[in-house]
Amino acid sequence: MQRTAAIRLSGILNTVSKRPLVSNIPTTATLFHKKRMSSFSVKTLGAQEAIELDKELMGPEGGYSLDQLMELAGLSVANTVYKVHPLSNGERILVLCGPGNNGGDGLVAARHLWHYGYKPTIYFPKKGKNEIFERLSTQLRGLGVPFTEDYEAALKETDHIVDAIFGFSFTGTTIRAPFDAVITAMKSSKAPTTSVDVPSSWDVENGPPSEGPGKDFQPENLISLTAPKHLTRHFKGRHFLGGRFCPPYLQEKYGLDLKGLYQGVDQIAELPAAE
Ligand SMILES: NC(=O)C1=CN([C@@H]2O[C@H](COP(=O)(O)OP(=O)(O)OC[C@H]3O[C@@H](n4cnc5c(N)ncnc54)[C@H](O)[C@@H]3O)[C@@H](O)[C@H]2O)[C@@H](O)CC1
Ligand SMILES: [K+]
Repeated sequence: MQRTAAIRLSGILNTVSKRPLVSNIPTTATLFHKKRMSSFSVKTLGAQEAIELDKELMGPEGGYSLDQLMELAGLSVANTVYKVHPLSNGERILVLCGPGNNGGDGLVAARHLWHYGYKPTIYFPKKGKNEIFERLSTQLRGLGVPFTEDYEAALKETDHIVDAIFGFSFTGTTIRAPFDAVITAMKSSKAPTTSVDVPSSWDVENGPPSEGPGKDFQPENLISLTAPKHLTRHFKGRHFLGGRFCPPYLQEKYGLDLKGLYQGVDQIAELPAAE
C-alpha cells in the first residue's frame, strides 16, 4: 500500500469554527484563496522522510540551527494550546518532556505559555545530550517555572497536558522506563492533552499501538510539525499544522504543497480530520 496518504482540506472553511479563514468581502484575492483551500491537500510523511527533512533543514543548504527550528516548533505548540485551551479554561499546564527534541519543543512551548499568562509545570526526567536543553531549562528557571519529579501528583493538579515525550524518532513497541509509567498515567488523566508532533507511544507510520501503555491513547489535540506524519490517519481529535519554515524547494522535494495554508501572521493552521 502506498504510504503517502494525503489529508484533504476540502471543507476546511466549515471545520475552522473559531475564525473564518477569509474575510466576508469577496475580493478577487479571497475568492482565489477560497478556491485554493477547497482543493488543498497535505501529504503525510513516513518516519524516515521526517528525519531526512529535519536533517536537510539543518544541513548546508537549509541553513537552520536546531535552536531556530525548536523555537518555531515550540511557538506553534504554545499557539495551539492557546487556541484549544484558552486561559479561561484554567491556567495550569503540565508539560511532559522526553529526552529528545520533542521534549525541547515542550520546554520552548512552556516558556511562551508562561509569557501568555499560563502557569506551566515541567516534568523532564532525562535531559537530552545537547546543551540546548540546559539553556532552555535555565530560561524556565529564570521565570520561576517549577520542575516536578512527581508527575502523578502533577497530573491530578493540571488543567491541560502537553505531551512532548516522543516525536518522530520513537521506535519499537516497548517503552523504556520511566516513560512507560508516565504514558499510562497521562492516558488516564482527566485533563485534555495536546500532543506535540506525534501522540507519544504511537508508531510514526502505523499509529496507535494495539497493546502496552499507549493502547487506546487518543489525545484531544495534535500539532504536527512541518508536515503531518502517516499516523495522523488514525487521529480523531483537533489537528493543527505548525512549523512555518519549510522553504519551497524542500516542499517540492518532499511532495508538500503548503502555499496558502497559513494565514496572515498565524504560526499554525487547523486541518480537518483525515478521511
Ligand atoms: N523538522 C521539524 O519539524 C522539527 C522537529 N522538531 C522536533 O524533534 C522531534 C524529533 O526529535 P528527536 O529526533 O530528537 O527524537 P524524539 O524527541 O522523537 O525522541 C527520541 C528519544 O526518544 C528515545 N526513544 C525512542 N524510542 C523509545 C522507546 N521505545 N522507549 C523509550 N525511549 C525511546 C530515544 O532514545 C531518544 O532519546 C520531532 O518530533 C519534533 O517534535 C523540532 O525540535 C525542530 C523542528
Ligand atoms: K509527543
